Amino acid sequence: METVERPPAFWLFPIGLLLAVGVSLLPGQWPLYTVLGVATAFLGLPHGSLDTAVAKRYLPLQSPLRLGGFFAAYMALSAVVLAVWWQAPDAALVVFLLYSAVHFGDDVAARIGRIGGSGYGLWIVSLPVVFQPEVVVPLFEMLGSTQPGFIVQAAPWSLALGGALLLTGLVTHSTRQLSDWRDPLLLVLGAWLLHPLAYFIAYWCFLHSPRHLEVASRDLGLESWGEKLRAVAPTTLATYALAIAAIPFLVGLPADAVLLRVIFVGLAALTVPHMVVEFIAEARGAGREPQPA
Ligand SMILES: CC1=C(/C=C/C(C)=C/C=C/C(C)=C/C=O)C(C)(C)CCC1
Ligand SMILES: [Fe+2]
Repeated sequence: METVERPPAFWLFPIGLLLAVGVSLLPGQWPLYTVLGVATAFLGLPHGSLDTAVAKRYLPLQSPLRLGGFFAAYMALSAVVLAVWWQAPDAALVVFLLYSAVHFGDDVAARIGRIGGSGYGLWIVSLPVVFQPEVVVPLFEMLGSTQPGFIVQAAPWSLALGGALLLTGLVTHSTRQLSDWRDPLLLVLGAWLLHPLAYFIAYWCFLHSPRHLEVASRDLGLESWGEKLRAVAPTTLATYALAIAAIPFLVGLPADAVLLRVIFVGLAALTVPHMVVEFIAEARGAGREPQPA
């Protein structure tokens, strides 16, 4: 029998879901919020921190001046997202959910195509809204949304559309792997059983981030854990500093809303330049080969 070597995320994701079941069962909201903060900082965020190394590989950033220019452009794009969120939080949240879906679709697009990938992404962001609207609405409100009902109404449609596109991608691509249909099914189970934030931790920290770290590290030729750590540490630490610097701007809000805003509005701001870097890397040949999953 042929033995297929599975990448770490294949096993990490079901483990993450089991851990998330445990976290969901803890009493009160703070244990869950604390795990969200810690998991985001140590497991989720670092995959974006490879952007510096990816950009250095695909862009001419040898001189310190050019590298400084890269960081300035990265931060400027993030600042635009923050400004839009400040002025129009409802629109910003809807757009964030949509580009997150596109970004999550990159996890699978090399195997099941762009269309299938977008369906996969829509599936991921719609599931918790459809299964647990009464939990998700207060979370959206803490992020500044004043009309979360609109997203709740749209979610069954985006879930159906996502499911149809995902299925099309799966049936039309023989490069699909076990995990490409197993994970969407596990996500249904997760969205049904878990608190939406625990669901997010399981997906983001145990599937999306390890997968991206693995694919990008391979592309960058980072083999040992030491090399990977050295590549992500400076940017990760700088991002912690930015997250802490954001807190004084949020005084007056309840502590849970501060934490959620720092995490999700921060992610919204960082994901835009992160997607631009990925787009440039892809256009220059990174990650075209279907990867095992
Ligand atoms: C806010 C929120 C959600 C959406 C989170 C999103 C969309 C996160 C995107 C993260 C990204 C793009 C990370 C990049 O690597 C859920 C889970 C639907 C429900 C709970 C509240
Ligand atoms: Fe990402």
